[in-house]
Amino acid sequence: MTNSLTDTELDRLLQAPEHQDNPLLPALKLLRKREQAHQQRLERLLRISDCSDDLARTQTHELLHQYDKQLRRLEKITRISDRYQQNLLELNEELKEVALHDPLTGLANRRLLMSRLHEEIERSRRHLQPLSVVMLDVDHFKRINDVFGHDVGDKALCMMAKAIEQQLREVDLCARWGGEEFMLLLPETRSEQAIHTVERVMQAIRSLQLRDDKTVSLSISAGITQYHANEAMDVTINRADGALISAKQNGRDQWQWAK
Ligand SMILES: Nc1nc2c(ncn2[C@@H]2O[C@H](COP(=O)(O)OP(=O)(O)OP(=O)(O)O)[C@@H](O)[C@H]2O)c(=O)[nH]1
Repeated sequence: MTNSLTDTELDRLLQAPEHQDNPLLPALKLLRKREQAHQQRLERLLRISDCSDDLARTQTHELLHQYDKQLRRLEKITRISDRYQQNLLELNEELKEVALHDPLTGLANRRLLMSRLHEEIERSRRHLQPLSVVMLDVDHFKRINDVFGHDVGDKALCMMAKAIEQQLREVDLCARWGGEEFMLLLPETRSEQAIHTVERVMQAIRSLQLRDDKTVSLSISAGITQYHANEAMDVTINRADGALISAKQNGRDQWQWAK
């Protein structure tokens, strides 16, 4: 009966006039009071627990939201930093390209040439392979500038640079040595092969057509030599230059070979 008794029924029984003389009534009322206090405490605890559950849920939600926001911000910063790094890499490549190439013709400049010459000399020493060096100089180039203007002179230099490169192998290097001077590095190339290459280059230059009216003929003179084991770079270059001067003195549009 106690199990199924509701609180209202219990209170009604404790208040019923027919039980007021019951000697156990005061004890029962005390017990009922304690039970009610107990119940109230329990309900309060449950309410507090519910509140802290709600609070925890709200805080978790807020934290997740903040975390998401930070993550998105981080992704954005990473994307910007990646793009920035990529730009720097590209800029670096462009700077390298500019620092090592001639802006007019796009050929290797003197700095790149000297570095390649150094490498090729080392390779030639190690593998006992011949290395040919050729100095080229356009004939009477001043006249082209004087008669047709500097722009036409520039165009001629670009056309010649392209024509020379077309006659070379992938491993060869053509650099702009100075104004209208070019230098060729021909690795693993004996003198006879170098002479053959230079003759092809000279023919290609003669075939160029600078103007439609064909009033300009282009030609080039060349000094050819080979690197001698253990000599300094300058000695090889000066020998090629000496051969070039001879070619000019002998009437131009020709090559000279220096032993
Ligand atoms: N258009 C143009 N001309 C240049 C450039 N660099 C050098 N020159 C010109 O090249 C000419 C070289 O003249 P010179 O050294 O007298 O030689 P050259 O007229 O070719 O005569 P030879 O070499 O003796 O056959 C000069 O007029 C320079 O101004 C350039 O980048 N563009």
